[in-house]
Amino acid sequence: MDEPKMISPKPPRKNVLKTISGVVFLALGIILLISFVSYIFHGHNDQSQLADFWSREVVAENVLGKLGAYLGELFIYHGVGITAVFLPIFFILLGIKILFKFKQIKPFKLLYNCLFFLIWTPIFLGFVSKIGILHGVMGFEINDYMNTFIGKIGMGILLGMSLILYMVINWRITPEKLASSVQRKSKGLDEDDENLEPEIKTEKQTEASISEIPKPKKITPDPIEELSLDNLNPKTELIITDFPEEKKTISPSNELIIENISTKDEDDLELTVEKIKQEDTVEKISANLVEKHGEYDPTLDLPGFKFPPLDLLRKYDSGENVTINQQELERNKNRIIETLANYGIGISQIKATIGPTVTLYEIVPEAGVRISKIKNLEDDIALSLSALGIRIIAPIPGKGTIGIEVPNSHPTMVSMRSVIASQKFQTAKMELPIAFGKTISNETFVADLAKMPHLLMAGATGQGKSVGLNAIITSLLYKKHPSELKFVMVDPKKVELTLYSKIERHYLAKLPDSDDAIITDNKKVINTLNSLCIEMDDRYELLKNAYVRNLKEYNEKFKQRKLNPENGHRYLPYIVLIVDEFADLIMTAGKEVEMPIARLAQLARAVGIHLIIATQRPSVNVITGTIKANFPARVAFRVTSKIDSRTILDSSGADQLIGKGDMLFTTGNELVRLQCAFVDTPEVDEITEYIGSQKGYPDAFLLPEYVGEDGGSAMDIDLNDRDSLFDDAARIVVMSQQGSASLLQRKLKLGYNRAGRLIDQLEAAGIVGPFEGSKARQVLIMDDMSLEQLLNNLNQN
Ligand SMILES: Nc1ncnc2c1ncn2[C@@H]1O[C@H](COP(=O)(O)OP(=O)(O)OP(=O)(O)O)[C@@H](O)[C@H]1O
Repeated sequence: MDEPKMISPKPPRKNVLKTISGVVFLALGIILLISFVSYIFHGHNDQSQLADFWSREVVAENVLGKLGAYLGELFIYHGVGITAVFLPIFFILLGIKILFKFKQIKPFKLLYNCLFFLIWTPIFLGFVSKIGILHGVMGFEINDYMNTFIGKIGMGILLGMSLILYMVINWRITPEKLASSVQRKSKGLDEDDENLEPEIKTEKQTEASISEIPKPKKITPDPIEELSLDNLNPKTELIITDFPEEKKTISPSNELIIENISTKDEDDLELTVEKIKQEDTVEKISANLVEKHGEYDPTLDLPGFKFPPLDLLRKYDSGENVTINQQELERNKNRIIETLANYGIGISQIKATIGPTVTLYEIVPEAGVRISKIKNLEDDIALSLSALGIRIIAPIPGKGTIGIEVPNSHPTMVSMRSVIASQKFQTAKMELPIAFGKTISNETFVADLAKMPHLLMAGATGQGKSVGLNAIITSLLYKKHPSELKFVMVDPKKVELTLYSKIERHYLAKLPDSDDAIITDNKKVINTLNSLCIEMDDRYELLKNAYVRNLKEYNEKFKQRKLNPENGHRYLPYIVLIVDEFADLIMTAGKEVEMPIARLAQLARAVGIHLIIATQRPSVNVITGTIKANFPARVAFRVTSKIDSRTILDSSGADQLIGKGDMLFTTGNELVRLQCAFVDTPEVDEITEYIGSQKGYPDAFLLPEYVGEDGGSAMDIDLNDRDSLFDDAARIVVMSQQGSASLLQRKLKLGYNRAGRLIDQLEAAGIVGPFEGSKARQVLIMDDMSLEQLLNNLNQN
């Protein structure tokens, strides 16, 4: 079919006629409207002039002169009163409709409504008033006539009833209509559709081709707009010929021609369904799972677990609040001013901030004083104040003042209870919040271990290291559920961390073959560190497969059930490695320890493994360059020499601390002086007892097995005591030519340990090669035949 023929442009003459009629209606409407409105105001005066209508001397006040006055008189006074304005309104709307193809204007509906009100309104106005201009002669006469027959009340009833009837007819308020009104409304139907229906049927019945359609005009844009397939008889077969898109659009000059519509819905429906199925991706499945089971909650492993209550921590009556000793303040202030004055340094301002252990005197020197001069006077000021542990901060970063920290003669104890109870700690939105203690301005200091990401702690013996470690562990125990956090504790001193063995089944991680979770044997430390490296590599593999960059995102995804546990995915708890007395380790194990520590420090941050390393001797052969470079966060308790202070902090200051938990903390930028919170051994004992007495996991969190170079070799394995899955594992390994434990884990749905044991047995049987670090082992059997032969031999033995 020739497409251009489908769209039949209207003859131009017809268009011109249409335009003319539109203009005429519009003009007529405007003339009548102006005449009527003007008549309402001037009609009274103009009435007398109309007698001499043709006389040129006679002038009417109506805006449209005598014609306007006449029209007003005719339609309003002798006609229907002010209701006559409906007439020009009708003409104007009709004109607009014809000229501008206004879809909203429906001429028949408009005419019908206008006619009703042109009759009803004057009668009603005649009924309620006696003002001639309101109801006109018609309104008055009809009222008068009817009154004689049915009386005033009857007239009222008649008017009311006719209005109700109008509404009923207009809005189709019939019982059936009422019942289906909601449905009909939603389909957007109205009465015009009914006019349309027979026309469509006509088209259908003729089944004429486009070119043969005699009256394409019949289907105008208006009804088509309202055409809904629901409205069509289901049996009606209509086919819309496939017009090019732009020709299908309805424009004033083009008509849409419907040839036939075929409702081949079934095919379309199938296609749609398939599309939905395609979208049934991980997102959808996980959403369904979350809807069904809720988000994965790791804490449900131990649903009844209760965090230790605050009461387990001691209250120290002596010094919860910082006491201000006015005399001491005055004395120190005067001595500072005097000492500086002796060296010709004037002070323009001095301010004191009282902390738990030290008071910070902030001074603003007079103009022209060199800062280095004050810095050099450190010892002199200390001498004149006869106090140890004076530290001069010149200048205080970001403040433009010089700080002199002077120890208080009666320091205040910062209890663990006070920092744990603080609002700052309780509301901390951190992954691994640590309440270290209080700052110089007596504020609780909370830092996030996850952000540090590893911490190096140093301090001479007896200065508060162990208390500091306990404070860190306590903070984490008060905030993290056992399912979210695991500690690997290394304690060469054998006594410091033993208290925590009570929480082994809750918070501790250990090697599968070890009895104690707290590692005291240096040999085992090496294995544990290497095992942590394997755990780190495994975690990176999991993160890679889950397309996430860090542990937080991974766990988030796992909670939303977007990661399938059958593919080896699991909720990953944070792992905090704590090494008390690192110097001892380095002395005995040296490089063997340094390498995995450095590797973990460099890489483990993203996979949620964090290191806290404490040492008494912060000498350069203990804290080597590699270690230092990877531990940006440092805590220094009092050390004995400036050199040690420089080793740990890269600046002096730690040598001027006063001990007993007085510490400096840095994350690479500025130093913060803190008083470490004090938590005593009995308190730790109570906390671990409280946790330990609750239901825990069956065992400690098991780290991946690590077989050291000289550890259990493949030769130690007894091949007569093979795993029941040995044959299957061998076939998988040979088939995929890949000797990795994680492959067996996935394929055979095993835990890491069993998969690791299987790999060792495969190595002993000569199926895979030896361990090659993080690389998969080499597979020594190339084909199934050789493998089956080997398995047969093994089974016969
Ligand atoms: N934050 C603190 N507040 C008050 N006193 C403290 C604080 N920290 C430590 N002390 C005091 O210092 C003593 C020694 O502390 P701690 O055992 O922590 O030292 P250390 O550095 O671990 O010593 P070592 O290395 O010999 O084990 C504690 O018994 C306690 O009396």
